[in-house]
Amino acid sequence: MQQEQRSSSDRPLDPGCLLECDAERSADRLGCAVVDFPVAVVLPAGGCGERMGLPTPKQFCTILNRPLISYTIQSFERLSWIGTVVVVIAKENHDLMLNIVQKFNHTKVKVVHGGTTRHRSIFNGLQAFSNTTESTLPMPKPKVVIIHDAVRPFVEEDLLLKITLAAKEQGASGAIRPLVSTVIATTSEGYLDHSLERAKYRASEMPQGFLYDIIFQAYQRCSEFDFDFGTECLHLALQYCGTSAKLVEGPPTLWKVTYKRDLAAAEAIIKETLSTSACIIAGAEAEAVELAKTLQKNLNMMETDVIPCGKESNAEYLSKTRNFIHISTTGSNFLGVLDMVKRFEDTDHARLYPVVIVWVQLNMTKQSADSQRTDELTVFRSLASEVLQGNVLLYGIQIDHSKVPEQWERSVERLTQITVALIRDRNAALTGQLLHA
Ligand SMILES: Nc1ccn([C@@H]2O[C@H](COP(=O)(O)OP(=O)(O)OP(=O)(O)O)[C@@H](O)[C@H]2O)c(=O)n1
Ligand SMILES: O=C(CO)[C@H](O)[C@H](O)COP(=O)(O)O
Repeated sequence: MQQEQRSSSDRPLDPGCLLECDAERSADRLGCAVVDFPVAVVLPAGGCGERMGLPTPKQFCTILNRPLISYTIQSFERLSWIGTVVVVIAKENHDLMLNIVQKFNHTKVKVVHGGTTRHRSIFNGLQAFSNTTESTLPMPKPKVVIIHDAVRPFVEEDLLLKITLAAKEQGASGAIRPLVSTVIATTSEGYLDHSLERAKYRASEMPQGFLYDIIFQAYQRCSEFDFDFGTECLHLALQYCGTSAKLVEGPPTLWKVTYKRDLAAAEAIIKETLSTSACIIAGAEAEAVELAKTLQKNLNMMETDVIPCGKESNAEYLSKTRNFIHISTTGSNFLGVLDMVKRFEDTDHARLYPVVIVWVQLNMTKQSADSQRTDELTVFRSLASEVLQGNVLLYGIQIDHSKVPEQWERSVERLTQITVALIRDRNAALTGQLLHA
């Protein structure tokens, strides 16, 4: 997927939904201050993903061990000013969806069954706010409802705020993007009829926001043809309620996962976002501290902190990053790493995103005997496979200390490259390997 060139200062938080950082928490506080009315979300997820061509509907395809739909849900759920998130799914996926809600601890989700088309699914979702069944009470009707395709996982809070506030003021609002291709009309024989002036048109994307009463009424009034062939909620609000939507330009990451290549693009975006920072933990030995500082200098494309061993369990560092580089000179002593893994289990830190730990073993003496290295590898592998169950990716890199400056520099350069590759790729198949820099 193409990324726009931007300077770091105006770079959007895309995909901002991924990591809850300090900036996001303050944006959320801002959201709470300005959104003083009830807001709910409907996520249509009842399609079968025909264009994806996979047996599993695309919303349930996994990226880094987590279904796509869970990323989308989390984009909304993390915002305190957003209430219920209604997820509309096909009846046969009910249990699958409940398992996802439970496994990823989605606390605001209400599951509703969909219809044969997207519009029918959305209307079912909206009706959940007014329907009473024998077993459930109706949910309180929101002032504004945001409608968002479940297969658009990256939604930033600032856009959601703009859409929500514009919907409250105007009755309807929607995200748009510039067209990447010109739209043309064809004749029935397959020839060019005419083309549209591209600069005048925009691609309609999601999220879209509505005063609940307006979109509900629009669906009540629309035709069977609209239900079966319509693709635009904003159009229904205009045609059936006379409400003209305020349009808001969104970032490129709003695109809809539609084809197989889009899954790869979504995975690349998530991995890129997870790789922007790291915490380097150095043992007490001077050589370990020196190596940590050199590594920090080399990893200039990431935001890094160097901290002494023992501090890595601090909530401050845990919440900042999903990447830890643990440097020790003490042979097969995994104590620091074990302590960190324990902390991840206690804090649920790795539930949503895999955490990477690169254990760097700095060899100060000549190579140990073959039998000792085999023992080390066995222990390391079994620890790595154990922690993998908890979504922690544990890799090892050995580096021999050298007093020859050029040799040492080359080794540290290799260490840097391997570390970056492991963090960026987050490849589960390479966990438990003791690589050599
Ligand atoms: N009967 C339907 C059809 C679609 N959707 C949802 O609407 C969103 C956007 O639709 P689209 O990308 O077209 O999804 P699919 O219909 O699944 O894909 P395809 O058209 O390739 O079959 C998706 O989250 C999809 O699950 C829905 O809730 N109910
Ligand atoms: O982007 C849209 C905004 O209204 C589409 O209408 C919506 O995503 C529908 O998807 P599809 O055409 O795949 O059913």
